[in-house]
Amino acid sequence: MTSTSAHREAPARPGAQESPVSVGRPAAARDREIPDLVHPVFETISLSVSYGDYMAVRDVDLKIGERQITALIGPSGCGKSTVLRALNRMNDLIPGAHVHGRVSYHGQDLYASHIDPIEVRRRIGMVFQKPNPFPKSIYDNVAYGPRVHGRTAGLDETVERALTRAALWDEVKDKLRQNALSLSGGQQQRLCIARTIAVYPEVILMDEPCSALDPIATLRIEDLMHDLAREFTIVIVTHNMQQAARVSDRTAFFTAEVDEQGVRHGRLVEYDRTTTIFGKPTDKRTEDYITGRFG
Ligand SMILES: Nc1ncnc2c1ncn2[C@@H]1O[C@H](COP(=O)(O)OP(=O)(O)OP(=O)(O)O)[C@@H](O)[C@H]1O
Repeated sequence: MTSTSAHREAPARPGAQESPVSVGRPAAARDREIPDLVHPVFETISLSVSYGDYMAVRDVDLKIGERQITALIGPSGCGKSTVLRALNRMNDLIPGAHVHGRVSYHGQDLYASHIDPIEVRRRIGMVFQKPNPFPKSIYDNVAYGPRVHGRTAGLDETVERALTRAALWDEVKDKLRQNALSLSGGQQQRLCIARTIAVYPEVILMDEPCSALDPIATLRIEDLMHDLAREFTIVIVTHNMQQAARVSDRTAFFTAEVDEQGVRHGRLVEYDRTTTIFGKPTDKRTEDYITGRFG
């Protein structure tokens, strides 16, 4: 745990269950009401993803709730990013990648032949590990998506709204024509979030969005995630268990299992409310992982 994350730990509440690991979360997140998954945004049924002959992840059944933050955690190579990319058809862009089973989005098969993957990626945006602004102005970065989609009416308002939602407007409003690469790493990542928001997505997928950032910039992104979850469904891949515990409502723990041929395949081990996964997991493998005995 970083010193900053320790700094943010909420004081223990009387009667609160002791977690096997110290996983402080802001009180607001702890107290958040987490509705049941009656009408999930995503439902994967027996989702498996292969790269050529290699089955990277197998038989994942997962429901993701609307306007909830869902964290995917687990040791390196267990298929977290692969599953994340299956949720907006990003794996389509990887030669040899193949998705098996079903991924439904609001009950609709995301991989049906009539579904346009470009529209899928507009509605289900993605933020990557390394901030990747275009070498263009701050304004043009945010305006890029709306322009591509032909939504140029009210562009200034769209850019301002997206930068405001990404908690960056006050820092950049006087230098919108400046090159985005002049921003700090944390600002660049918030700009990438603004770029994603600018095309009015419903879901934001985040693949280790803070791993290239310092602790202060990380906390800003985590706070931002809490704000964004009022409006968007968020799925985050993170290596940082304290981060998963701080930001997410539900957590899916994956691991890699070795088959008879000695090949490793990712599997979903346990999925539940984050407080349960970190406080009272049912599977020994989850407990071993979150207590640091494995992985
Ligand atoms: N483009 C690809 N081509 C071939 N194999 C891949 C590709 N991407 C991932 N893999 C393999 O699929 C498996 C799962 O990878 P993935 O990146 O999804 O795991 P992860 O849990 O996100 O790992 P990490 O935490 O290290 O990022 C790994 O064995 C990886 O080597």
